[in-house]
Amino acid sequence: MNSQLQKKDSTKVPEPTLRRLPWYLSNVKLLRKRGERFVSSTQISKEINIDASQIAKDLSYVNISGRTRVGYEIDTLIAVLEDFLGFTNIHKAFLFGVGSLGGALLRDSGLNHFGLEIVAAFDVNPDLVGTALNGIPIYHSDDFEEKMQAYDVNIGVLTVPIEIAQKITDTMVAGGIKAVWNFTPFRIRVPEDIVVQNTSLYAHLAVMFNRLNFNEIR
Ligand SMILES: NC(=O)c1ccc[n+]([C@@H]2O[C@H](COP(=O)([O-])OP(=O)(O)OC[C@H]3O[C@@H](n4cnc5c(N)ncnc54)[C@H](O)[C@@H]3O)[C@@H](O)[C@H]2O)c1
Repeated sequence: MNSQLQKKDSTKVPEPTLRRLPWYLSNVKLLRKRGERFVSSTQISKEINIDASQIAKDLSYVNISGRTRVGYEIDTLIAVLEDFLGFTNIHKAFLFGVGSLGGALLRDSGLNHFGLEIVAAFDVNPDLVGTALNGIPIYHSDDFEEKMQAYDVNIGVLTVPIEIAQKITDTMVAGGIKAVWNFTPFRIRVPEDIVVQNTSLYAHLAVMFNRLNFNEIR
């Protein structure tokens, strides 16, 4: 299969599958820590409470085959999943807005394990500019274009106040950023070829509260 076709194939993976695969990966890693060498979809299913048939279907998008009754070889499954999800390549990113959320992301070493390395951050607060957090330098936002030349970065993490979300996005895109991980509640607009991933902790919270209320009145 030529690379063009492979690329086309991998874009067909449904988003819910892509969201579940990292879950499988974390849980399979846990099983490996417990000394297991093989894992079946039924076993994963017990661990994370997702239908075994759904897991098998999700894993069918990944280039791995299981053995009847024994299941998947854990080391291979981990390696293949990490590669498929792009976690083995480190993707370099800039972060804009080193406030309470941006600061927490800079401190989170977990991002590295999932293939994201924030190499520098930008803010306008004079108390922050020129300092470093968790070894990550913080520059003034005005220096962004210059730093784009110095670092090989194509991802921008957006954790600025909502009022300037669009303005900072426009700056990032003009400077050559190709994907924006948007934590602001603002629905940013970007050209067609730019990837946007909106992430909100609060959206999950709303679901949790709703389910909690539902359980309490049952
Ligand atoms: N997605 C989520 O789950 C989630 C959770 C918390 C906060 N948020 C959102 O994240 C954003 C940041 O929230 P916070 O609580 O960290 O706010 P914050 O006020 O603590 O931090 C904002 C930071 O942005 C900086 N900033 C201001 N103008 C800037 C510019 N031009 N360039 C670069 N940096 C600039 C400020 O100096 C400050 O350090 C908000 O939009 C908030 O709504 C989202």
